[in-house]
Amino acid sequence: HSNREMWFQDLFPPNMCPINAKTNTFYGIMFDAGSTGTRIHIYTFVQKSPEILPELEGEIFESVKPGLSAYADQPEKGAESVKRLLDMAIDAVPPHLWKKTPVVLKATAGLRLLSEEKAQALLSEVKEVFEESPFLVPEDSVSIMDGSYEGAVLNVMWFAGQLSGQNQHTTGTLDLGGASTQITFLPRFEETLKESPRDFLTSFEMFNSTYKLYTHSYLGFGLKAARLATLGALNTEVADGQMFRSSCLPKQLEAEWHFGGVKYRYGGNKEGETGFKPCYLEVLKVVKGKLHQPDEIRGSSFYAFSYYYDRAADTNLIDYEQGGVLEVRDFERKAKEVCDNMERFSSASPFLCMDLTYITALLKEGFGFRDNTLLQLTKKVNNIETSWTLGATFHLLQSLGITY
Ligand SMILES: O=c1ccn([C@@H]2O[C@H](COP(=O)(O)OP(=O)(O)O)[C@@H](O)[C@H]2O)c(=O)[nH]1
Ligand SMILES: [Ca+2]
Repeated sequence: HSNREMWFQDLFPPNMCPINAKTNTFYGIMFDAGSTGTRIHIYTFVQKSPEILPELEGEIFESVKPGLSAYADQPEKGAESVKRLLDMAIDAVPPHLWKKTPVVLKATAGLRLLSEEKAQALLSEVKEVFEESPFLVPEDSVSIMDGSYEGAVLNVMWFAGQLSGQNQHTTGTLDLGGASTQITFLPRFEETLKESPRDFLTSFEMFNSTYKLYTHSYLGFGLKAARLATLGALNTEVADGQMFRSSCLPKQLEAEWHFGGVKYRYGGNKEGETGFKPCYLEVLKVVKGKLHQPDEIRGSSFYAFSYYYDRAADTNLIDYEQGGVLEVRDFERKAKEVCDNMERFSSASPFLCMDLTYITALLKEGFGFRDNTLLQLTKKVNNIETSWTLGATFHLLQSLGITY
């Protein structure tokens, strides 16, 4: 049996299991419409009796690239990519449960960056696909997720893992997506609650408890949005054939890149400087003074997900399967190594130097972490793939009364 179900069991010890209780099996379908891809999670839960919480029994996962926002001008094609994924659920969920299985899509930063009109066109095409499916389509089944919800769910997932005996010292989570980045933690000091902007604090109900969280999503500070910002191409009208250059890219490079339905031409500083120092100065302009720095996190340690994990694994700072623990300065060391030997690393993404330098600047100058702040890079907490989608699905099933 998978260890996955242990997650809920650890939290809520099974008690008083009625002898004749009927086991209730149910499904939830959650789409994560991220800025770089769309993913379907088909979760199976089993609930043995009304007194105990449902256990996660299994998950089917599939993903497609690019994300919905790449179809800004062809919403039907965007919806088609969702339909292809939804067809998997037809095979995965037993027909007699179709009508009881909710399907929901939550879009993150990519759609937040589009115009209201284009985003709505995409969402309504997707909604049509859902309505033509045999599944339960709740109200608000297709929406743009509130950034603070995204951070909160992810943190509560971690918190659930911590309660059952893991790493007691890690207080929060950092997520670095393509278009936005989130920081979330449980404040320990009254100071933090007093000094934080109001909309950075939220109470979050889950598992019948209320958690007070510090959480914020910075739109435009995801790794890919930061590339554009560094190049000076974010939120600007791109003229035909316009070239964006950076000291963070290999000198001779000239290439094209598509993001959010727009084509960008970019390249290295042919004549000018390249390397870590000039690159750091460029990247610094993107982050310096732009983020709120709560004092208490300077010495804390954080779980870090998504592109923090990917770039650390790409450069062998951590094992790709196992993850690992790093200090902030490890990212800086690696950034220097890559940026000051750009030709040697040219086989990997041409953005490797820029990405590592951005991560370094975001952590140090953005959030104000110390050189020795610990980051726990991980994909799984208590053997559960950490994604906001599981917490959100669980929440959904409870609110629909599908659990007992
Ligand atoms: O199921 C998933 C979905 C996303 N990611 C991470 O999130 C990054 C991309 O972020 P996303 O497209 O979700 O951008 P966002 O909309 O969150 O800014 C990927 O490269 C992964 O590192 C992941 O690890 N697992
Ligand atoms: Ca994401």
